[in-house]
Amino acid sequence: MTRLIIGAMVRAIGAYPSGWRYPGAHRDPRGDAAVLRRAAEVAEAARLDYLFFGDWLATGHDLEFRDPYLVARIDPISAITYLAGVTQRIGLIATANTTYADPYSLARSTASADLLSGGRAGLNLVTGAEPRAAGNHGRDFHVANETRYDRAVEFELVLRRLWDSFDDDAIVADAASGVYLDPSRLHATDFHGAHLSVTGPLNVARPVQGHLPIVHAGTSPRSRLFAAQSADLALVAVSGMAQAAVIREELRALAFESGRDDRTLKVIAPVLPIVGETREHAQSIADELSELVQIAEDWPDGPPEAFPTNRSLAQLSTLVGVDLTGLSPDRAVTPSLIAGFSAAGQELVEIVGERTGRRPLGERPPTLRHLVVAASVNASMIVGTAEEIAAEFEAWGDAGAVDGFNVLSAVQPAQFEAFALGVVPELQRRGVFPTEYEGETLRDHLGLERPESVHVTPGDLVFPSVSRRDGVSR
Ligand SMILES: Cc1cc2nc3c(=O)[nH]c(=O)nc-3n(C[C@H](O)[C@H](O)[C@H](O)COP(=O)(O)O)c2cc1C
Repeated sequence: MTRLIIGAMVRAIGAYPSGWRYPGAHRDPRGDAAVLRRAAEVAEAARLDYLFFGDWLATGHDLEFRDPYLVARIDPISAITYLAGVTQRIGLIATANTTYADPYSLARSTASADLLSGGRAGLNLVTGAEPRAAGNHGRDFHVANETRYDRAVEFELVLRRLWDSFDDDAIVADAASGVYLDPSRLHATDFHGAHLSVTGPLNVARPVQGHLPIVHAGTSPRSRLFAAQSADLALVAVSGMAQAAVIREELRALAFESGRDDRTLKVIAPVLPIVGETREHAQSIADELSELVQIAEDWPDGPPEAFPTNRSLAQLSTLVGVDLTGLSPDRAVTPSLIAGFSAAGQELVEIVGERTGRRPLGERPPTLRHLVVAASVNASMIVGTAEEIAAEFEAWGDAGAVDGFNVLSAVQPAQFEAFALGVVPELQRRGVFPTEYEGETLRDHLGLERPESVHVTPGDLVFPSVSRRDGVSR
């Protein structure tokens, strides 16, 4: 039996494109503080391992038609620092972009978050896929994948050196002798690479966890290598259990080849459950959410040129191999219409059937809109009761496909709470998820050791010896 790692990927206005439109949903980011706090309290009461906050370094009107949660949201380090003060046990993971972040500032804010939370902070390092981030950070263009990862590799090394600036016992704080700091235990960073140059040391004490657990989320071959060599958790995008198993195997093999214990790399899949009291109830929620998604045909004059969208009948036509442009999105998908569909098109009709209960031969056939939406929502969705969703999680774990899940919630707070209060107890009943927090830190929750300082050899003193007023030479 596998002990799963379960975290929640928090998107305050919901992770489904139309989640914010669902009745009762949170939709105004000016109220995010209360929503995040409530989510943290509910998640902690359910004993989730961590809350996870993604990031995106630009905004624009187009994002409304792609991923509305990206339009306006709280900076992730601010979010975890805020939540550190209103929670006691749950881990708190923030995303940062190594292409644009400044390593000294990031080491400082994350070490601070770890100290403020008593060792519950984690850091998701991404290299970013949004070209507009360049203009927001004084760069001429978004550099290529290889260069981004070359910098990410340096970034991770620098972060660890900065976090290790102070040995654990560097601050002596001996009131009797007046000695505050043992300078032999404060280390220069002195990193000078092709992309980064940092003198150090960091002006924050060593994090409670030594190094914050590092997550990496990405898809490219370089991303896989980076995760295998540098991350504790690899967050992967998968279409289902079989693909997850292949990717986990590949990542663990790469980790082993890199000379590390491959069991220390945990592979986590994002998943979007739709939880209902019955299967039909869950399908009706998924159905309503599908109907609320805006697609290109909903614009009176078509989508603005500048807004590339994969939510259109044109895109669907390419996928299914039949020209559907010009038809109404609300046109029923009948057996005669799908007769000429490609295998991928037929599969899409099946997926819509599983998610929404709508079948071409049923009383309520799906519409073209349902197909457009299913083709464009790339999260792995599981629609069903708490028992069904927990059984699916357990099956993924038992098959060795994942070490755990990052759970997305379509609607805040309703679906988030349906998961925490319904699915989590069911996972606990099945024995695949603990009922109590045992350790104190996020590393404890993830089963990760606390690392030694990278400064294994003494002698790289930062400051020259000074004679103290009390005559003690150090
Ligand atoms: C599950 C998952 C979550 C991700 N979350 C973020 C995020 O919050 N912010 C971000 O800038 N990029 C995020 N990414 C994007 C990756 O960092 C990456 O930049 C993108 O996938 C481009 O591919 P590559 O970096 O693998 O080459 C995520 C990727 C995956 C697979």
